[in-house]
Order: sequence, then structure tokens, then C-alpha cells
Amino acid sequence: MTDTGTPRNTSTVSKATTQSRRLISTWQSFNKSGWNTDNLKQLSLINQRLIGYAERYQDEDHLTVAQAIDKILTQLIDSEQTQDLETLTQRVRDLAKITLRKSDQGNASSTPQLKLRKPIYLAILDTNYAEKLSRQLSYFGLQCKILSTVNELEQHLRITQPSILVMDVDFAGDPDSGIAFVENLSSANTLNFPVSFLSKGRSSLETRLKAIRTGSKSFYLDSIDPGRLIEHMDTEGSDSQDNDYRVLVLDDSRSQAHFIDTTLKKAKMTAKVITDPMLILDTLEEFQPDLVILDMYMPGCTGSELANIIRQHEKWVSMPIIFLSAEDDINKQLQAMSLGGGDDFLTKPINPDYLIRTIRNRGKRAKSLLALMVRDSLTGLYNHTHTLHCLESAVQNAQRENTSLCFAMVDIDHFKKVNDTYGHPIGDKVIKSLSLFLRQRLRKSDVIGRYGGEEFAVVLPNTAATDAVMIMNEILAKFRKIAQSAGDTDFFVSFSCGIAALSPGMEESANLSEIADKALYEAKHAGRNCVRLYSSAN
Ligand SMILES: Nc1nc2c(ncn2[C@@H]2O[C@H](COP(=O)(O)OP(=O)(O)OP(=O)(O)O)[C@@H](O)[C@H]2O)c(=O)[nH]1
Repeated sequence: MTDTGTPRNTSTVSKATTQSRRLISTWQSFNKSGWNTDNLKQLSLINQRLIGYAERYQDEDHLTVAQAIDKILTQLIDSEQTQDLETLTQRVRDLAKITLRKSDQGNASSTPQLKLRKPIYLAILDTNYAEKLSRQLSYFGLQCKILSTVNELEQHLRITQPSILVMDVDFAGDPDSGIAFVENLSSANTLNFPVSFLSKGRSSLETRLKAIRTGSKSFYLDSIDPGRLIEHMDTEGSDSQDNDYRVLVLDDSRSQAHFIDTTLKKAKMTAKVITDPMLILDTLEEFQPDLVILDMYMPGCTGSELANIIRQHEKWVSMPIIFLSAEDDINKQLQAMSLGGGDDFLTKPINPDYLIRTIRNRGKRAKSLLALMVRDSLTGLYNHTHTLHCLESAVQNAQRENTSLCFAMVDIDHFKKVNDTYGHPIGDKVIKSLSLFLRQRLRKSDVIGRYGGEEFAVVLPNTAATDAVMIMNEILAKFRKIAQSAGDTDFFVSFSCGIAALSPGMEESANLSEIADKALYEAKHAGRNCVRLYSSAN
């Protein structure tokens, strides 16, 4: 059985960190043995690999220092200078500090890690405004780079692509010169990220047309709502979830299973491969796939039979099932599909391109159908019923695997006052901003739901109570700093949070939601704007 579902952050930290350690130890040994130009060249090669890893995994801390080291090494090598290495030494020390910090983070494996995303580039002429926007986005856990000249922007684009570029329409000084810059990127085929334009004051229809013709889908007048910008990044950006399917593969042939696993991995999908048909139901429950690929003929049973059994569970009725077989008789294929309720049939030998395209097509449709059933329309978060389903599965998983689990309930404080003062639509905007905020700050493996009007619920698997309290406190501290806007007025909102931790004697998920509710009640009574962990002593 192969599990390829490694969280991105784990490799992010370890690859650049490991390479950084390699660089530091090489530096130490040359420092002892004495320096020459060949040593410097060797160090430079190691450093370039570090830059590569840091870029690939968007590890900005390592990237910045490694780039500084690269500059110093290039100068030293070009001038054949091996005497005064003080600046190099300082930068290697900086690297050591970062590496130590990252290693510490890596050890706290049960601590929820915040998502790493590519930076947002703010090419905005008004630097005061750019700083304010950057600060607001930083509360969402997003990192911005403020770039105030075309030169700076070009330099940064050569190193790392942003998750989104926010561009002043007049960025280069002349009217519409920012749009012209983006047009040039597009003609040079180097526009691989979304762009949002910002215009101070009214802009002509001609400008708006030029902007839309670059392929940009959003245009802001005067100011940018961080929530809207994040939504735009999520729907348009390269970080979009389109590819992110969880695929369960059952094939009794190990070599075939390995081939599919590798193909899915290359397409950045999360795969779980099993070779024993008898494990299918348990694995479905544990892995919660978006889609299943079943070999048609296996010892002991057929794919059609298994598909029928899977479909007997209400939860899996609409999940796409793709059959694999060497059978190329179309009549037999159709018969197998109608008998087993499969959605597609792929013939062996499998064409990797066809496999991936079939998964994407099926997965996309299934996700949008499912979204209608399980998601709340205002926030896109899971609705109350589905959140409880997820909590139930998470409790079963945690009990089976003997891991920790927390359930948090979050309720916006004095929300009635927000509606009464600023109106219902602004209230809705606050609800959406908290939903976006939770999505940004929590891990992909956490389940976030809208529990009721201004109430949210979060399932935190593999999380100890102390970590859950820490992360929810951190989220609260940042959320209450977000300036919510109502016309020209800014206001701030806090929330109260109650947390319940799964304990060994606890049987039902209902217990967990009940006691999280009690803890939330306590948080409200303690004056709101705080996090409370349920304790049986209360
Ligand atoms: N804008 C908006 N308001 C909603 C929505 N759902 C519920 N509400 C409002 O949320 C308010 C909740 O008010 P209360 O339950 O009194 O709570 P509160 O004012 O937040 O006070 P505390 O929770 O005690 O801090 C009510 O006025 C509801 O009408 C929604 O989808 N949008």
C-alpha cells in the first residue's frame, strides 16, 4: 500500500532545510581547511541548489539569504578573492539561524502549520496605501512584496512568480503604463499568474477594456478589499484547487498500481493505492477520496461488484468510479459500467495523459455537484450537516488511530450590532471575511464549516488541546486587527471560541460538539473576544 498524501509543508521545510545544512557544514569544513577559488565554486553550486529548492517550495526565508550568498560568491569568484570573507560569514550565520528555526518548527509535528503561499506582489505607486494593504493581508497569513519601480518588479518576477500581481494602472508613470507592462508579459508568454488592476480615481472605459484584454478578471477603484482579492486568487490563481483530487486506486497488480501512483503524483494529485480488494471500505472511510479507480478483474471479485457495494453507502452514491481493464470490447465495457455503476472505462495499457484528463473531468463535475449539496452558499464553507458528518468521520479516525482531535466553535461577537449599525450586507461581508480568514490560516486537513448565522465550526485532526488553543488564539489576535470597511468607515470585530478535545472515554461526536458549545458559552460569559478550552472541572 502506498500513501502519497504527504502534506506540502513537510517537504517544504525539509528539502530547503536539508540543503541549507549541507551548505553550512561545507562552509565549516572549508573554513577549517582554508579557502581557495575552487572551494568557493563548490559552495556556490550547493547554494544554487538551495535557491532552486527554496524557489520551488516557496521558502522565502531561505531564498532571500541564499540569493544574497549567491551575489557575494559570484563577486568573490570573479575577483578571485579568498581573504576577506566577512560578509559571506555573516550571511552563512543568517542562514544557520533560519535553518535552526525551521528545524524547530519541523519537530512540532502535531502543531498546525500555516499554509505557505507564493507572495503577492503589490506594484502600487502610493506606498502608504501599499503598506496598509500589505498589513491587512498579512493578518490572513499572506506575504506581500511592495515594489515601487518597474525595475524592482522585473527583478522579482525573474526570481519568483507571485500568487497574484496587484498592479497600478499607471505604474510606470504614464497613463495605462501598468496595463502596458502586463500586456508585454502576456505577449512574451511569461504571464503565468493572475493580475488585479488598481486605479486611483475614475478610469475610462478605454482603460477598463485594455485591462480586461490582458486576461485580468478584476479591477479595483481606489482601494482593495483583502477578502475579494483572496477570493480572486483562489478562483484564478495558480494555487487553485483544480488539480487537487484525492484519488483511491485499487489494482491487484503491484506494477500497475505503482505506475498509476507515479502518474498521479506527477500531476500533483493525492493518491492512495491499495492492492487488496478487501481493504476498500476501510480505506474509503479513512482516506475520503474524491474519486475511485477500480481494476475490473481481480482475484476474488470484480470491479463491478465492488462498485455496487460502494454505491450501497449513501455517502458514496455520487462519487465517480473509473474502471480499468484490458477489455477493449466496447459492449463489454458498457455492460460492466451499467452493472457496476461506473462512470468511465479506461483500457490498459493506460495512457497517462488520458488518465489524468479523465480524472479531472470527472472530479470537477463531481466536486461542483457535491458543493451544491454540502456547502453554504454565502461562504463556500461546509454547511452544518456536512460539518457534523466530517466531525463524525474525524472522531472515528482518531479513535482508530489513537490520535488527538479537537473541535472548535467560533462565534462573532456582538454581531447584531454590526447588522444594526452598518446593515445586513456589511454583516454578510464580515461573515465572509471570517470564513476566508479561517481558510487562509488553517491547514488543508482541517474541516471548516459555517455552523449557523455568525457561527463557525472547525475540526482539527491530529491536534492536541494546547495546540488548538494556541492556534485559535493566534487566529483571533490577527482577525480582530482586520479593518472591516463600511463605506468610508473602518470598524473591527472579534470572536469568541470554545474548544473541546477528544478524550479516551468519549464515544460520540455529539459529545464533542456539546462540550465545545459549553466552552463557547463560557468564552462569551468571560467577556467575549477570547478562547476557552472545555474542562470537566467547570
Ligand atoms: N448579516 C447577516 N446576519 C446574520 C446572518 N445570520 C444571522 N445573522 C444575525 O446575527 C445576529 C446574531 O445575534 P445574537 O445571536 O444576538 O448574537 P450577537 O449579537 O453576536 O451577540 P453575542 O454572540 O452574544 O456576542 C442576529 O441579529 C441575526 O439576525 C447572516 O447570514 N447574515
